[in-house]
Amino acid sequence: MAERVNKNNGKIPEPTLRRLPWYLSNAKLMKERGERYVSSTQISRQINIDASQIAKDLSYVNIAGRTRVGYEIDRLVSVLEDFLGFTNMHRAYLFGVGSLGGALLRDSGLSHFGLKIVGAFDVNPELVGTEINGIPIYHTDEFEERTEKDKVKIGVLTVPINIAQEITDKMVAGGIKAVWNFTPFRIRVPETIVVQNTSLYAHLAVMFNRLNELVKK
Ligand SMILES: NC(=O)c1ccc[n+]([C@@H]2O[C@H](COP(=O)([O-])OP(=O)(O)OC[C@H]3O[C@@H](n4cnc5c(N)ncnc54)[C@H](O)[C@@H]3O)[C@@H](O)[C@H]2O)c1
Repeated sequence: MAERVNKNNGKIPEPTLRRLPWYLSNAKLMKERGERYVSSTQISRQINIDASQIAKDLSYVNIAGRTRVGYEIDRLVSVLEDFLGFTNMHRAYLFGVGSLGGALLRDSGLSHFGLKIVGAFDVNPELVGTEINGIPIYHTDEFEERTEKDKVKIGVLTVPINIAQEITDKMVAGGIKAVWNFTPFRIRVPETIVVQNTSLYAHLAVMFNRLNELVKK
């Protein structure tokens, strides 16, 4: 029996979307090891997710596996990269070049996942006019003028919490359609704007909690 193909064109569940990059990384690793095919059972052993869940998740990307051999790795990699949007570069601006913003500008890994930060904005005179990793830093007041030329659709928000909403409003007014929000502030945006909140600390809290449970045993 071939692995399941999902005929449902509905919205892909968020947990599935979060797992797909794991399958991609795993398929790439298998490819590096010289494998040509990978089954959901093999992926399952590597990343400890149920094989039936993997097959179900992969059914959303419309790739069919072959009986016993599984998925052709080259095709799996290209289908997943395409599906996840990692093959087209999404250009982004970043606001707030502090310790976190600066680290994100230095992270060359983002471009492997389809995000290219093409410009950053700050108000600190020591930063404005400089660049990090080849990315120019402009004064926040220059945003309106720049965005008209660059037509960037994604904004990364790493400013102090007290100005998170103000900067978000500015981005949205300037044509930004998606905000990757690292501030702990629950920013408000019109319905047509995508917001992704990300917190390293939320993961830390989960880790501490699990660690405490283990230590108690
Ligand atoms: N999501 C996470 O896991 C995570 C991790 C660390 C920090 N944060 C959050 O990220 C934000 C930044 O943290 P940080 O530690 O990098 O702070 P930081 O103080 O080092 O950096 C803030 C930067 O914003 C700049 N800034 C101030 N006003 C600005 C404006 N009007 N326009 C553009 N830039 C402006 C400052 O000059 C500074 O360079 C905070 O909201 C913090 O809570 C989140």
